[in-house]
Amino acid sequence: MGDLLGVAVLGAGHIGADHIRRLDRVVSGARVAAVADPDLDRAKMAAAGLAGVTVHTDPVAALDAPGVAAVLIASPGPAHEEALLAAFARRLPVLCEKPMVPDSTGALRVVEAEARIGRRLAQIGFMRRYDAEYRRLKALLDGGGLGRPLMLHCTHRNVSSPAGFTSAMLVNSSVSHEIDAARWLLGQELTAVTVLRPTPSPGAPEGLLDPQFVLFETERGALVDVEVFVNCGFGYQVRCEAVCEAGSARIGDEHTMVVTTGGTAREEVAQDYLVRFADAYDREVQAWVDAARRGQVTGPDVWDGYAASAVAEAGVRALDTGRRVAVDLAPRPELYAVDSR
Ligand SMILES: NC(=O)C1=CN([C@@H]2O[C@H](COP(=O)(O)OP(=O)(O)OC[C@H]3O[C@@H](n4cnc5c(N)ncnc54)[C@H](O)[C@@H]3O)[C@@H](O)[C@H]2O)C=CC1
Ligand SMILES: O=C1[C@@H](O)[C@H](O)[C@@H](O)[C@H](O)[C@H]1O
Repeated sequence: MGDLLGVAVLGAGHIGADHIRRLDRVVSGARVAAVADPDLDRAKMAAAGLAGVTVHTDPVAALDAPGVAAVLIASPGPAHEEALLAAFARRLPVLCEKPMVPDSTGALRVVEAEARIGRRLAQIGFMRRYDAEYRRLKALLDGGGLGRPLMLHCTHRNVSSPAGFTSAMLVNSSVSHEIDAARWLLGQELTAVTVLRPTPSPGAPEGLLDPQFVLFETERGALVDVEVFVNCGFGYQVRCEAVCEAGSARIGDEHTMVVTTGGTAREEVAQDYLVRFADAYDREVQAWVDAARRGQVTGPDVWDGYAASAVAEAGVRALDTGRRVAVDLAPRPELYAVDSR
């Protein structure tokens, strides 16, 4: 056990429990050393059967538990800033789920805190960068064979949204993935957002503006559109088509099994992200563990987390006002001059 990276997992809900299973059974080089959740029963349930793990209701206490050398934050977004700053104070490497910090002012405080330390401690959980299809698309665009990307057309559909999901969360939780993916794929910042609101689907909870159509502009004149529909009822579908000067490339269609029987062929559609992006989460967490054991941090950085929050915040204002809203980014600290994109 001594050589394994001891991880404190903060938040034992939907994705936290899945990451605990992943650290225990899929990823090599790590073990779960502590689990924290204000809901003690949930923490205990997620830690059941694991050896040498302590359970806590106080997330900060978990950081000081025996054997903890790294932190995986899987609590709700508003709790991330406190957890990140506590991990930074202890110089612990962190993998923090998206959104890094939902409000851009808090996100900037995290950037400033890490920049003051002068080295990277946090990787942000934008797992699409670890998905095989997204990586192929990125390699194709970087190769330049299709020319300059002009547009990205994106689809992001969930079967249903969890209780308490708000209209703003379609932008700052769900579309935060497309915001990061677009910045990464295009190598450009997003500069303005417009959000259109079609008549809500009868399948959406009362009052939820679902679906939405989000349009981003980029610093070098590309456009990115996203249909986000979190109560579509029929499947988890994430697609992205890049339209370039000399061709187009689309991902997200074939991540499925085709069953042929009785004269018809039927395609199975993933029902949630834990299935669709299972491999990406595995690669993301393995990369984090491997880097932490080498004393490094790689992958999406806190600047990416901040930029996503600033763009999403502009998006929420665009949703509320019906207007185009420009994105206002703070100056990028020297530590993030080497672009993680
Ligand atoms: N990368 C991805 O695809 C996904 C990312 N997420 C992100 O992961 C985070 C958690 O989401 P879910 O697991 O879906 O939520 P959830 O609501 O299922 O679980 C959150 C858990 O955190 C606990 N909690 C609340 N405050 C806490 C605190 N201060 N410290 C520790 N635990 C606390 C809650 O009691 C609950 O058990 C969110 O930021 C969400 O956006 C969630 C799903 C997928
Ligand atoms: O991060 C995620 C959730 O929090 C979000 O609510 C879903 O819309 C995304 O598909 C999923 O990847």
